[in-house]
Amino acid sequence: MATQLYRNLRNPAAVAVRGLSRAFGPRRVIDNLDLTIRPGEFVALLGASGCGKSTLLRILGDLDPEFEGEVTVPARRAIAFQAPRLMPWKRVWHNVVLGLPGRPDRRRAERALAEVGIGHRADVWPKVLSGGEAQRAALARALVREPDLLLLDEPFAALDALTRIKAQALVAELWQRHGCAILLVTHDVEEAILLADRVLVMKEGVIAHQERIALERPRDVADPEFARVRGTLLDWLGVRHGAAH
Ligand SMILES: Nc1ncnc2c1ncn2[C@@H]1O[C@H](COP(=O)(O)OP(=O)(O)OP(=O)(O)O)[C@@H](O)[C@H]1O
Repeated sequence: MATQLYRNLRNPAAVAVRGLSRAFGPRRVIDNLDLTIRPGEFVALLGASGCGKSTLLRILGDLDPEFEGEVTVPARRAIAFQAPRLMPWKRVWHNVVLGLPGRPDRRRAERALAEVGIGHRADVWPKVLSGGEAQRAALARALVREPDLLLLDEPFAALDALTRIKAQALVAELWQRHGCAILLVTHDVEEAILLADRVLVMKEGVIAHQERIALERPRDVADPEFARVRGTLLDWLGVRHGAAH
């Protein structure tokens, strides 16, 4: 019989998933999937649209209890989505600490906002923020929880190219400073190779392929090894040229 288990362990893995399945009606979107992520590891998850990446992330974020299998995640985890999902009736600083126990801690929010480069936006309403700033606020809201596991669901997808590059650099920096494990869902193969220790390709409900990225950081897209890994991943995604959209 299938088991549903959330255990909150710090070690030895940040994430341990065994025999995970999730169906919507007759369709098994996740089908007996196994996955381990080490503490502090940066993992990127690629896969065709609709293959179940967000479904997996939602289960790991405790947002979907309707699964079968065994899921072990750290007690402290945070999730950020493509849309920043800020509450329009709370000022930016208040959004950052919303849901934390105790009185809203403005100083704590300001520290987190300063860390993502928008300390000066603490007092404005969310609607005033640019897309890049709103996404930074969402990152601050995740980081203020001091997560051992940060789940990122296409956080840069709606950003213009330049803002996106800056946001990627910020995430790389925050990851190095905080040392949390990250699972990043992205459609962008280059983004995955630039940022991650390991890139997974999800297909037919399982992790069909993985590449360990041995390149030193910061990474160079012109490096022949980068090109080789990109080619292999595009093959797994069924895309030989261009982006994996
Ligand atoms: N609550 C739900 N009810 C019914 N079907 C769902 C539900 N959530 C997801 N699905 C279906 O499960 C499949 C996987 O969805 P999911 O959002 O996980 O894919 P994805 O890989 O994240 O896609 P994308 O890259 O386009 O965001 C899709 O076919 C989707 O329609």
